[in-house]
Amino acid sequence: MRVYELAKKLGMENKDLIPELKKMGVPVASHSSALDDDTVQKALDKLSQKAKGAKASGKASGDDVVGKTRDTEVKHESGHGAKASKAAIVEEPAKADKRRILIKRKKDDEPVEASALVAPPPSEAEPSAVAAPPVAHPVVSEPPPPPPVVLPELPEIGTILAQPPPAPVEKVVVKPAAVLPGAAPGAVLTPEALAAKKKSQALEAIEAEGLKEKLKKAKKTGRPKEEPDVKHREDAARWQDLRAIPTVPRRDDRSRHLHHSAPSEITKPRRKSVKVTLGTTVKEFAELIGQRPADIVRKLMEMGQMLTFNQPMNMDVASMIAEEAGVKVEISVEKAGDELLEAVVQAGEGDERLEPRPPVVTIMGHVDHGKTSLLDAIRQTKVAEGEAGGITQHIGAYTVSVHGKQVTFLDTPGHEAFTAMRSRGAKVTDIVILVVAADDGVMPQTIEAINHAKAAGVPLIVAMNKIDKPEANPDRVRNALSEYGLISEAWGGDTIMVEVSAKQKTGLDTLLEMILLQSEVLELKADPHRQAKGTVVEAKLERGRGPVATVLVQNGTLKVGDVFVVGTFSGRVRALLNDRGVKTQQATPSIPVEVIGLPGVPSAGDVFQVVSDERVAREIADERAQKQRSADLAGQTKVSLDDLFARIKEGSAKELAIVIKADVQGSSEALAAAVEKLPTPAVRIRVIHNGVGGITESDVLLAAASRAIIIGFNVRPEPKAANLAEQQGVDVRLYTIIYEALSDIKAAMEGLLDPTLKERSLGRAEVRQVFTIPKAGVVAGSYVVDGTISRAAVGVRLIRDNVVVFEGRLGSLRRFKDDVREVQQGYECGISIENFNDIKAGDVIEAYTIDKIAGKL
Ligand SMILES: Nc1nc2c(ncn2[C@@H]2O[C@H](COP(=O)(O)OP(=O)(O)OP(=O)(O)O)[C@@H](O)[C@H]2O)c(=O)[nH]1
Repeated sequence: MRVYELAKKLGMENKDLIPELKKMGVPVASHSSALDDDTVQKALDKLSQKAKGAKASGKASGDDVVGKTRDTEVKHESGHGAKASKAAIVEEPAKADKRRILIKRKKDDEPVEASALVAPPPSEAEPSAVAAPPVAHPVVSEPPPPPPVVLPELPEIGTILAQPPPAPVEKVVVKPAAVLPGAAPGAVLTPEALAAKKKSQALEAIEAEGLKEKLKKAKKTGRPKEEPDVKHREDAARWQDLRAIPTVPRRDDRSRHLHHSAPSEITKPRRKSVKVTLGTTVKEFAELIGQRPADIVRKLMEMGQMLTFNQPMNMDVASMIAEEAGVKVEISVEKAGDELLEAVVQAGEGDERLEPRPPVVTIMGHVDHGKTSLLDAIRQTKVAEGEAGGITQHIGAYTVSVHGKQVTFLDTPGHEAFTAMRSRGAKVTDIVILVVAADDGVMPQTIEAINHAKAAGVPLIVAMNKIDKPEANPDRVRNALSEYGLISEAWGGDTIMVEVSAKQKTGLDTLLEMILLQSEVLELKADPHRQAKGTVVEAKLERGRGPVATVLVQNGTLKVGDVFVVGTFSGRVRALLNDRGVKTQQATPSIPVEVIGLPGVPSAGDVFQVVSDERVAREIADERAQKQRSADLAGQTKVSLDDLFARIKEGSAKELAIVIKADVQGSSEALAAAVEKLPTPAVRIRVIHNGVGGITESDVLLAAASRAIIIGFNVRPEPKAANLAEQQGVDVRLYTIIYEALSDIKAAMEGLLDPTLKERSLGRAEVRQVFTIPKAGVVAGSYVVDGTISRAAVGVRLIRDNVVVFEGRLGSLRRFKDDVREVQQGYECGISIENFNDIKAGDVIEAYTIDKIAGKL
């Protein structure tokens, strides 16, 4: 047993007990010195006698139910003259409350001891506590305390002060639900009682605050300095326990207080142990351990740390300060990685001072419609204009100046790059320029681009390119675009359409002016005064320079020397180069810069965030790396028909986004229309894209970015797309009957989707040559490109240009002249399909099986 435990048992203060023990010849150094059983027994015999002798009165009612331990405690109460007088001003009901608090705390602290004690029947409840009118005293206005049951130790103020560990004051409030049967009628919280309770709480805080200050002063003068550890613990305990002591004796005083004093700054109660998360700010930390933020700042200063209220605490320092205050700190990893980043960033943010920023533009359009030519034309005319040496450096984005205003172009044309970025959560583009060749018109990728831009909610400006060509027909383009909801301003719509020629460099100024006009409408703003946040638009490993990343600053100002986190890396900016390869000291919002000083190559779309603390940056990056390793990242965005119902129920799914791909236009449109018409009260169905042909990587990216599922009708995913879907957790559903697709969606919404049967592809073979063999029919000389082609396959399908041409059973499978059971990837074989001869070189034969999956309970 330790000295402080014995002191507790005896109801004495450590400082009183230690000399007593020394007198008995027991060598004790501090309150935490260990005592053997003999000594404990001796001390108990001697000192409890002494305590008994010294104390005869002042015991609280309800003693009859209290055991020996409490006896000693109670008797000890009045053993301290000064403290006894203090106790005298405490009204009886208040005592009851305090006792209740202490009981509960005891329970929390020492569950074993507490549980060993027997609760008396409710009728034995302490009369004073029961009889107390609910509004007579603030504390009594709370639900009535349980009878004075578990009272192993009931120290009076003096004893309380010596309690080493602080008590969780708020925790001890007994909720109405906990009221024991037979408790006082005042237990029911009437509105008045409730008001009184509130008052009492505020008052308690005020009183505790006042007392705390007094105690602090007293402590400064009266305390010997040689026991810092004990002192801190006792102080903490004192502060805390005083909060629990109702010291307002008279109603009048109380109301005066309430009218004139504001509640204390301390909003949260002290607890024995607190959970501190990485990134917890000074203010939050102060609240957690129940101290004033200013006091924490002062302590930090003493420790050589200059922090403001909103800056994150260093965890080691936090532990030290908390320990001083007698609070144990548990460093929680709850806020880690991105949550921590968010907390740190938020903590560092002051008032927003928004200023206009340049627009960021991405160019999209069908193949060969002139995206690259347009980007080059703008760069050449605008960037090269004022530059003697022309463009010296090519980075993933560039900025041009138009009438003194800047426009930033991302140098990765095409909607795939755009959506790939978006699927990583990066929203970089403000305006999309849709390039449509005026001679060619609206093409499949034009439509894809429109849908990708729409899904991202980014406004479009149409650049009708190749206007110089004699066969150019802009009206035809306008007409075609109007079918997709893009109606030209000239025709009364709201889509800006500009005729340009990238080749002859005409119309470029108008296009740029329109971009500026659109950006004005969008009121693009950012705050250049804060720590920078941007997105990586391109990253590579360069010989001699190491990893370099083109970062588009989106908010704040990025400066040389800044500490950052990007993807799974953290570091410090060693140098910044602008889009012309010139060294620069800083980059403001919407300005792309090349960053040097990265420890590795991040991915395009990664967020680049500046943080103030290098250690926090490292922690965040490490956490992310770990997360990535455990592949959590992929699972996060997953949306599937299987768990749709569960999501609807938990309220996280309000909308089901669908990408439809079909073998023919008619089917894709029919399916889209039918799906959108499904009666679905719980969620809204939105077809974000429907098109013709196999499922491509672009489709999967779009689905991943929009948390959509993909429905393929008579089509298959390209192998790369299938892998990507697997990686990204995109649910790809393949059907050959429209009705089945519809009924699956319906069933999924009602939670009735049968998840027991699932198709699994076994392998794919590419048809290299086709032979017609008498009797055997058509045999496809094939090469297995992935997986295995096996006789065990339930079925095979013939795919031509990612469209399912035929579905049936495997006829024969041979290597050379022998029938074989299976052929693995990388081998050639001869395959025939039952009842099907229309096989052509270039076709793909896919073998699949159906897995039975155990139904979820
Ligand atoms: N006559 C004429 N030809 C143009 C114009 N713009 C581009 N072209 C031509 O169109 C072809 C395709 O241009 P690109 O800029 O490569 O088109 P893209 O959209 O970037 O093509 P991908 O990168 O393959 O998607 C090139 O041969 C260009 O010379 C134009 O305004 N007028």
